[in-house]
Amino acid sequence: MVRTAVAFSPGHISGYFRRVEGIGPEDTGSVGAGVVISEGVRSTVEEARETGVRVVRQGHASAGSPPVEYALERLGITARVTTECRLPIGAGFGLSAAALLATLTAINRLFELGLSPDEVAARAHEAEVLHRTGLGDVAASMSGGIVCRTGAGIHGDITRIYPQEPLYAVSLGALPTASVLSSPAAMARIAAAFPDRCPRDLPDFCLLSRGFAEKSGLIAPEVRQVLVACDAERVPASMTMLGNGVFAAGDGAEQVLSLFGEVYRLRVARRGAYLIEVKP
Ligand SMILES: Nc1ncnc2c1ncn2[C@@H]1O[C@H](COP(=O)(O)OP(=O)(O)OP(=O)(O)O)[C@@H](O)[C@H]1O
Ligand SMILES: CC(C)(CO)[C@@H](O)C(=O)[O-]
Repeated sequence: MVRTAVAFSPGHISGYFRRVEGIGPEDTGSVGAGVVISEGVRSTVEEARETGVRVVRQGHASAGSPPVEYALERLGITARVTTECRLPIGAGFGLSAAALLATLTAINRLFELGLSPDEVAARAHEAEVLHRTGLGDVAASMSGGIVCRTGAGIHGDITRIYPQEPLYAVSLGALPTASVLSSPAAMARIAAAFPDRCPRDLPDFCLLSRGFAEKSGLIAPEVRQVLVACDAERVPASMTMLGNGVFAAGDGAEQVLSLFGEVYRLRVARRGAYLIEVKP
């Protein structure tokens, strides 16, 4: 009987960010604000002679995940990994970080590595930074809330607030994170657009994020169309970083976003990654 472990990690919608260059990956990352969301990635791991990662989204499977494979190799572990998610990958929902946190949480238990949650997060963060799949998502998804990160890395200063109201999002297509993080011009615009304070609540988060998105030059025409419709209905909204998508809050948000595609109704997560079960 093959032993398996299953874990879950929430995703993260980043509203605004600025890269922070450290000496190594542990103190490299970003400052900024985002929402840790109720949806994320469920990862099932089992012992295997060779590592293989199967990525399943709404019943469609693909093979391979460089950041996850890297993280296992760094641990000297081989395993069969299956990750499952509903939200679209590469669309600004922080699913690479969630996949890493969920997988490493399950691996830690299955192989009885004895890593602390911080050590699990440090491994996930390292893989994200080195693969340019994220900067601050792992730190954010270590717990829940609307997060404001004022320091880089998983030990950077972070504040969290936990509003009850839902957040809505629609995706208009992927925007590979690495393509933006690898562009000096884009990163210079992003740094110049960075707001200098933390959000007070969910509407304020949308407002600060929108100002950042407008100044960053990242808004694609199809995203602009959705934001204009939200403005017409006085719905606070901004662009999911980094993805061609829009998040919005408040009355009318779900209705206006439904004009542009499938609307994801999301809650602010109350916790970070956690183990679901170990069998047998
Ligand atoms: N659910 C998943 N399971 C396994 N690997 C994943 C998953 N989601 C993303 N990845 C890995 O991370 C890589 C980069 O993903 P990317 O960062 O573009 O998506 P994202 O994290 O959803 O978006 P963002 O970082 O902008 O929020 C993917 O090419 C894949 O290798
Ligand atoms: C770079 C980023 C927007 C990618 O999701 C996120 O990791 C962040 O906010 O640092």
